[in-house]
Amino acid sequence: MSAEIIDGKALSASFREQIAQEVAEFNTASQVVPHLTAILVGDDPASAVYVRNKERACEKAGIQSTLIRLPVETTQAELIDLVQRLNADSSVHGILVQLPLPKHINETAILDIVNPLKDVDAFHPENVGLIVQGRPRYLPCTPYGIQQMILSTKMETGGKHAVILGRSEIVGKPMAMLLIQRGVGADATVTICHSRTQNLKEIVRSADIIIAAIGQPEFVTADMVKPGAIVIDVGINRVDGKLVGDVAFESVKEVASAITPVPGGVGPMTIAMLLKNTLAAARILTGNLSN
Ligand SMILES: NC(=O)C1=CN([C@@H]2O[C@H](COP(=O)(O)OP(=O)(O)OC[C@H]3O[C@@H](n4cnc5c(N)ncnc54)[C@H](OP(=O)(O)O)[C@@H]3O)[C@@H](O)[C@H]2O)C=CC1
Ligand SMILES: Nc1nc(=O)c2c([nH]1)NC[C@@H]1CN(c3ccc(C(=O)N[C@@H](CCC(=O)O)C(=O)O)cc3)C=[N+]21
Repeated sequence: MSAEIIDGKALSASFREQIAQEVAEFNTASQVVPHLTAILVGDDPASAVYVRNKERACEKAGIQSTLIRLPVETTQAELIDLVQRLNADSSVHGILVQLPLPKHINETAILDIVNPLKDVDAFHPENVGLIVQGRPRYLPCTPYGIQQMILSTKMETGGKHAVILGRSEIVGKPMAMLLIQRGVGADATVTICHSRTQNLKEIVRSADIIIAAIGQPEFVTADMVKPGAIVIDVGINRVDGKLVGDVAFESVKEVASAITPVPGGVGPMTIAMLLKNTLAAARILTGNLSN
């Protein structure tokens, strides 16, 4: 039997519709338009896809979006100066620094100076700490979107074995944190695999939920998937001009009970959660918490 295809595009659209309504209500009550500013240094291909799609999504949801494109030669000092200006600009509620940054810039040095209240990616150590302690201010967009996709399958996550491939600060690590929290869509037993993991295939084969975020095209194959598992594909790889994920979709969908496609899966959900966080930031920064 073929797996349920989790339609990230449709799920994202329904979230965005709800967010647009909340943005309109917030605007009526406060006269404030939520405003997201993204900074893109250089031309990372996955970031290019992201900025294009999120600009459109912001516009449709009534959120103002500004993209600051900087050349790859931008210095760390210039970037620090820009972030400080955005921190001080009360018309900006969300600041998103596109990753990866060019090699000559220390990512941590930049992410650490973003005002934590404007940190809609939830990368600042204060926000990461709040997540780890189970009292998040903002939830990290990609893991948050993935949790919503898993919830949409109605599969019980409590007590299930979730195996995450990849230990990045943006996906792997925060995903593990969300899945081990107490509560709905969580309470899982989590294993994180990375490039030093031994017996990776065996570990993945024991998973009820597989989350692939390694950036290796079609790495997860059908022989690594337990029949009935849920498979979430985070990978955005460009192969011969086409987007492919980290999962061999065609064969894995014959074994899994539910699977996310690429494109049309996790990517659109990341954007919906970013909009949600931008509205939350505007509420927090303007003190309009009730609308
Ligand atoms: N759809 C979306 O919304 C998003 C998609 N992405 C995509 O997800 C993918 C992962 O990105 P990101 O989370 O930033 O991770 P990174 O690219 O920063 O890191 C990759 C991780 O995968 C591990 N890894 C790489 N190769 C292997 C392997 N063969 N076996 C086991 N582990 C391996 C690495 O291990 P080690 O630490 O040991 O090096 C590392 O932890 C990319 O394709 C990216 O474009 C990312 C963010 C959002
Ligand atoms: N600070 C930061 N935060 C991020 O969340 C972040 C980042 N940097 N750097 C790059 C990665 C990658 N990422 C994507 C999000 C959505 C799509 C997306 O919309 N994908 C569509 C693509 C459709 C298409 O246009 O072909 C889809 O999968 O259907 C892709 C990639 C976020 N990232």
